[in-house]
Amino acid sequence: MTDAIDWISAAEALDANGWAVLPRLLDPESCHALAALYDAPEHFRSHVIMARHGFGRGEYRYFAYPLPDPVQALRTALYPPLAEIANRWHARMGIAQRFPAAHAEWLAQCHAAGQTRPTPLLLRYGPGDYNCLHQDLYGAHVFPLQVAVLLSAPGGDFAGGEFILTEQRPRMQSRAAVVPLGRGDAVVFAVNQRPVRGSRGDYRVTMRHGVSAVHLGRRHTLGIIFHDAT
Ligand SMILES: O=C(O)CCC(=O)C(=O)O
Ligand SMILES: [Fe+2]
Repeated sequence: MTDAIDWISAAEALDANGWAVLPRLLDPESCHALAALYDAPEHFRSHVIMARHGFGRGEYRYFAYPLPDPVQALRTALYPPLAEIANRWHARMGIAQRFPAAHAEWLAQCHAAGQTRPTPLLLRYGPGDYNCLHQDLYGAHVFPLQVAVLLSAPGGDFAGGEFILTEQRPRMQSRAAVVPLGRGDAVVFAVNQRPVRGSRGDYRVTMRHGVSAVHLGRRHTLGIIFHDAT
């Protein structure tokens, strides 16, 4: 699942753009099995109807602990290489905090600070549904990178519904990127701020992510956030 990831390219793309695609992280069968969990409420701790909160249109469910095997395995295996990148980013942004090498250790820090509720989630969008630009901050403890895996096939299962990132630069207008994803592809991206190299050293830009309107069909995503929630 994660053994074949080209972390050198991913780190380069993350440093250059604040996001990277991990192609074919999950095979179609795993995508199908994960999306099907959406209808098994015993796996989840809460259910959010996005329109009720002004978050967009569509719905999502936060997994309960213990996480289903593939979600737990991905969260644990993706964390260590991302923690190395996160630590470099913090150094470049002049932030003192560093992340431990193992996810369990980072979660223990979240839990000790009262952030104990699991944040991995499944999202479901139908025609007309979309996800407003947002940041997944759930408390003071924030791991600066997160992952979203597209579980549905663009063109086959759905049309529209593109993953969007915006970058707010100091004293400049924001720029947007559309991330090209196929079924099973993951995008790694900055939760909040990332460093950008300028002529006078690094500065920080602020990222937000969202999803444009789905036109047809049904789109499922798995979101993996590495900090827990208050
Ligand atoms: O559905 C998507 O592609 C975006 C999901 C999302 O906001 C997240 O994983 O944090
Ligand atoms: Fe999100």
